[in-house]
Amino acid sequence: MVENCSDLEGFLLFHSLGGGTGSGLGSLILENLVMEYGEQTRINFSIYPGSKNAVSVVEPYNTILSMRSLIGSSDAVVVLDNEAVYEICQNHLNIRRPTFTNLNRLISQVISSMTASMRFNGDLNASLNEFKTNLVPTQNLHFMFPSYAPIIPKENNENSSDITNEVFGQANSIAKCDPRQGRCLAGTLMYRGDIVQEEVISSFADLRATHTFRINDWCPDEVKWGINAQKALAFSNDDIWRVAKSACMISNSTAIAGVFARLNCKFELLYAKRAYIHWFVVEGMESDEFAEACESMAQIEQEYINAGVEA
Ligand SMILES: Nc1nc2c(ncn2[C@@H]2O[C@H](COP(=O)(O)OP(=O)(O)OP(=O)(O)O)[C@@H](O)[C@H]2O)c(=O)[nH]1
Repeated sequence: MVENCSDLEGFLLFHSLGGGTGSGLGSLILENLVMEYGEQTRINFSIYPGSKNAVSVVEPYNTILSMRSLIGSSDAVVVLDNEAVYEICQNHLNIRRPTFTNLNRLISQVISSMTASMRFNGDLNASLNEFKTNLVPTQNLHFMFPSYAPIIPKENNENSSDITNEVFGQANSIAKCDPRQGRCLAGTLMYRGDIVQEEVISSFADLRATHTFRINDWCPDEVKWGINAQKALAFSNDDIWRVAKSACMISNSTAIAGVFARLNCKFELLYAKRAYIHWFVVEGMESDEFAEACESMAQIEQEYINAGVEA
């Protein structure tokens, strides 16, 4: 397939981190892509494990081990956090016990919004390269924090919504952390559908005036926004109401350190007892690899914390 491309731009990789295949094979594929096609952009859509739908006790190990290759080999990782998506399904969409199908429907809206500008004519992030260049200020800080609005349950279609305000709030975050606690290093806000440009400009000005989000101090205009006329689709059996306008924010926010702290904590609880390590060693892993993965994870968490400190 790659050989048949006339102008290959890059690769989008979809995987979860909690299981063996998504984390192990996913990392292997990513590392092989670096060797074979190092020049091309690699963007990962990675599902981070949540506590409510964990399928294995070793999910914290699988996640931290694969983070090492995501840090070293991916150009940008979109963090899709099952912990956050599960809560959104419960709290916004009134689904008492969300299934993977419910989670995936919401996640697919985020991915679809993100790739809309590559699939339909629009004015922002028309290529993977632009996406990477705009959002990644320094090499390691390439973990993207998505949020989406509106998230209106199907049975409540009268609900009106200020999508610009919502997309900056914690309740609509697809990663379990509070964007207002962090600093936005770079961001892309992608609107879809029937959007009035003047409304966006005035909502944005309000947000800035009320300091709803904090931007970095070296490039304060770093949130780019664009409109794509193609509105988001929803299927007849979808959980979200089909809307005329929506917004998806992909930000490189230092708040993501909160997700890493949660994962680190789970890893360390198991690793302190060296619990379940023998299952990995039997498969050929060295026990040193755990310590190294733990170290690079702590390092990336700290890098994000440092980036959030005011100059
Ligand atoms: N959002 C979402 N998460 C999923 C889905 N399926 C699995 N997960 C999560 O992904 C992680 C790994 O799930 P697995 O299905 O075991 O992953 P795998 O990569 O196939 O790994 P092995 O089964 O160990 O080979 C867990 O944290 C699950 O909760 C899905 O359809 N949607």
